Amino acid sequence: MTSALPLLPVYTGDQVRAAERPLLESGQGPELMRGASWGLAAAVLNLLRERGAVYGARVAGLIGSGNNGGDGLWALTFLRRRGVEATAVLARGRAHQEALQAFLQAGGRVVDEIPGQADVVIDAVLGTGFSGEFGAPQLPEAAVVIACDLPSGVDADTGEVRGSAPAADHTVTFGGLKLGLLAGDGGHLSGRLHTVDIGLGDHLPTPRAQLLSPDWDPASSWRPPQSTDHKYSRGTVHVLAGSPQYPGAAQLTVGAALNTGVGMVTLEAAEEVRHQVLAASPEVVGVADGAGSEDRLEKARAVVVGPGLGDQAAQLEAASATIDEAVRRALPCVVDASALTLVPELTLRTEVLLTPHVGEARRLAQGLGLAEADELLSSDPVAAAEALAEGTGATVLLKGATTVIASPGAETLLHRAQAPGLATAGSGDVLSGVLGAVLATQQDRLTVAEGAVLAVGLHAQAAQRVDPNGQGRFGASALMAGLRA
Ligand SMILES: NC(=O)C1=CN([C@@H]2O[C@H](COP(=O)(O)OP(=O)(O)OC[C@H]3O[C@@H](n4cnc5c(N)ncnc54)[C@H](OP(=O)(O)O)[C@@H]3O)[C@@H](O)[C@H]2O)[C@@H](O)CC1
Ligand SMILES: Nc1ncnc2c1ncn2[C@@H]1O[C@H](COP(=O)(O)OP(=O)(O)O)[C@@H](O)[C@H]1O
Repeated sequence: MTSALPLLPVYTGDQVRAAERPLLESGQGPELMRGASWGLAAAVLNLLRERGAVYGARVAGLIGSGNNGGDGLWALTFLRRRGVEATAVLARGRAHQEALQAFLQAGGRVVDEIPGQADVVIDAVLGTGFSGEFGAPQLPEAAVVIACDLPSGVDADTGEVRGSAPAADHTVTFGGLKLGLLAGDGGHLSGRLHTVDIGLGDHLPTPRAQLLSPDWDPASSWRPPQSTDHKYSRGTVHVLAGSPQYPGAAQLTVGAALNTGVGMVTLEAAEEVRHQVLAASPEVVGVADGAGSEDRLEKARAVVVGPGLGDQAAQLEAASATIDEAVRRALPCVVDASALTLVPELTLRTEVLLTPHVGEARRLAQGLGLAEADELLSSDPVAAAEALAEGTGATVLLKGATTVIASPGAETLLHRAQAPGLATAGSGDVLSGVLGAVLATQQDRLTVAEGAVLAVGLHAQAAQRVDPNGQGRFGASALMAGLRA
């Protein structure tokens, strides 16, 4: 099925290397390297133009002994021909022969250390051929760091850093986006991503995952209400959230659902929680918790269970009954926070969306006896989310700076938020509300996983709206309010 969302293919390093192989075998290696290194040089030129003059700018390269270093040296050669002062440190004392020769002929200089006054440093020690461990050198603080293909020390397949890796402000990657630039620590170190097409075309296989395009406005995909709509046709979200200990979580979840845009929100919670929430949001329809009546989901198009529920047995029992009922009705059902502890006892299906952060995912894996998923959470979060999805039969949304959405038998979807201010208490409760609203109103045209990635995009967009300079000076209430365009 073609998705209604703009998704970019993401490959492992091995997939890109395999796609290059037939071209290398037919003698096109130099063309590939020229395409890659020219793309890298063009990105550096753009950056230098933004900062001032190209002529006389100082660009230094940290150069490895393989083709990644060759790309770096050719890029420095092109830059040198534009009047850039180009220097190179040979990390292993040797380098790609032709590239080194061209660099020296163009007037580039090999030096022992990256000059302290460098404007730009190109990290071209290691790319997809990385093995073993890497020790990242100290780079001048004022320099803009541009990684060639991927930051050295990052595993292109998983994002795992073995040893240490220099943080890049930008990464210029070749042939296709690599998973290691998005997942795990690689996602924190790769900076802004630029992909250079080096003509791998049909040689590229089915991608390992799909990334929601960072250049796209998620609000543009929101289907607004029509004049023919009434409140039930727009979609009702049933929320079971909050407890006397955490009433605020219920408020954040229902407020986020309302601000995202739904026909109705019903809240199943303890009486005092309902009173507090209704005082702030009188449009919410309260339902006594643990009512046990099967018709409370009669009008629901999506269900959200868990935010702020706490660990009281009665509330967890009500949560379990609601999830069971949602599963029976094949309703999309978001399961968050302490409701995740119920999962080992439940029979789930792909319409159920489990939304753990890494700590909750770890506990979930342990509770299910999925030792491999538990282990993968440290080294390969994408594979970990996929193992949890396979192990539960549910769709899994693993939260983080890069969110991973894995669903049994479907493509894994990724979203990378450039909004670290989202790391604030209650922001997950807000996400649950957005998820509920999107799944209730957009389900005719999006799968649960696609709806989930759209919701994550809207959540991150709200953060950017309330905090455009990324200062992190906002709480979850402001985020909830920021959902309204
Ligand atoms: N293939 C192509 O046609 C195209 C590839 N392209 C580019 O090539 C890159 C892949 O190049 P690659 O295969 O040469 O591997 P690469 O990342 O340079 O690393 C291997 C080198 O590093 C060394 N080394 C290894 N581990 C190390 C460590 N821990 N610490 C230190 N050194 C270590 C290892 O040395 P050795 O251990 O073998 O002595 C070897 O020399 C790819 O990312 C892209 O940039 C583009 O030009 C497009 C066309
Ligand atoms: N460093 C980060 N960058 C971007 N988004 C983040 C970061 N850390 C957390 N988030 C997002 O913030 C939300 C936090 O959710 P969660 O941990 O459940 O919070 P809480 O339980 O306090 O409500 C998730 O959507 C997560 O993806």
